[in-house]
Amino acid sequence: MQWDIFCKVIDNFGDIGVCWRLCADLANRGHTVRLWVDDSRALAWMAPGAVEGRWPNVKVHDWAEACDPTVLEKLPPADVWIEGFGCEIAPEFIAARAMDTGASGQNGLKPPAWINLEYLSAEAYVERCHALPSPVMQGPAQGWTKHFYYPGFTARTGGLLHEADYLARQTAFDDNACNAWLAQHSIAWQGQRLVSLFCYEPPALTALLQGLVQGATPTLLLVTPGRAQRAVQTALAQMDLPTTGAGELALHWLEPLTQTEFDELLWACDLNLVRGEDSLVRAIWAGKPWLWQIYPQDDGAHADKLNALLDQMQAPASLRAAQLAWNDLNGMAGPNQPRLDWGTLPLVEWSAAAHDWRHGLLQMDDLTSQLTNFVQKKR
Ligand SMILES: Cc1cn([C@H]2C[C@H](O)[C@@H](COP(=O)(O)OP(=O)(O)O[C@H]3O[C@@H](C)[C@H](O)[C@@H](O)[C@H]3O)O2)c(=O)[nH]c1=O
Repeated sequence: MQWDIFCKVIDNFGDIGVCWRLCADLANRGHTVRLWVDDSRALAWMAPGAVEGRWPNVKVHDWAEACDPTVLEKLPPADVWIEGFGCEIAPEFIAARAMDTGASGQNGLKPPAWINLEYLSAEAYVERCHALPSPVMQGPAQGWTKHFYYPGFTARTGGLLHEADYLARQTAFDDNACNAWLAQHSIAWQGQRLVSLFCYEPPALTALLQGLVQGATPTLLLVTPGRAQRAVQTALAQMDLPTTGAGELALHWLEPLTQTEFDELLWACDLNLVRGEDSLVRAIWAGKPWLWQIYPQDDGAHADKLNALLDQMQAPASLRAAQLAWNDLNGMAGPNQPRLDWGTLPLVEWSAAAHDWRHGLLQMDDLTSQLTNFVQKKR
């Protein structure tokens, strides 16, 4: 099928990260994809060559081109439109297709299957709202129907992105491949515990670093560029510690990784500290213990979202306590929560929990397969 995927980059890398991952996965499965995006800068490191057209079956377009009739008239019509995260397709784009399709498709061309791809959540509303129709009430596409598509963690949701070749790649990443990967990224590993850090500015960061410095397990912390590196530098400055080789803690400042390399980072580490939604899913698939910094929302809605995830996962009490502390939600921990010691993290228990949940989630069909079946039924 031919797909048009629309993405507006609001903040951070999650919007483009998920949209690109879907594009690449569809393209690998033999579909043809156009990605319309208003800010493609992150693709330069996430998916080198994407913007230049070096990925088979995917073409990246500037959002403005979707409003340009001279561009649109040359393009074959798509079978599917995906609006990423509530971004609205340009009216010019809709009008051009409505003109080609004609009222009720009398020109022999059907309207596209039109999908609003939503944010990931484990909250109960996701099962209620997944796949609901939303009739288009006005404009040139009046009478067409959009459908909400919610990724999720249960069989009554749209599932999680999980590439067809993921498990094979992960299995091939054995100790030798891991050592080679660390060397290739100039990471001076001396057998320490490896922890990755991709975060915003978690208030508990200082406590974590202090715990790692004082804890009994030597740790090499691999810090992703941008906000995570700045947050660590700020925390270290406040702790008055040297930026490298502090006690049992060593630091490595990572360069931006491609999405493929980001998976490899997560496979290489013994604990992954991730943020946002796409890296959460990648940490889940990596099957290593993880802590998630949820994107904080002004109205506090992220607390319910985090708790729903922990409930869904059946997180053990120690993991729940750490997750609440990492997200500055200690107030929700209740009186009987175990005391958290960042120096002695119970990674064996967290590893078992991560493994069990991953195993269960792998029984579900992946998002791309489910979405493809869904749109085929809607056309
Ligand atoms: C650090 C790093 C990340 N990545 C990728 C992994 C992901 O695809 C992407 C990061 O996206 P996320 O994990 O979702 O985290 P994020 O914090 O960047 O994005 C967030 O932005 C908010 C505005 C949204 O509301 C959140 O839901 C979330 O999507 O970057 C790399 O490819 N290489 C890297 O080196």
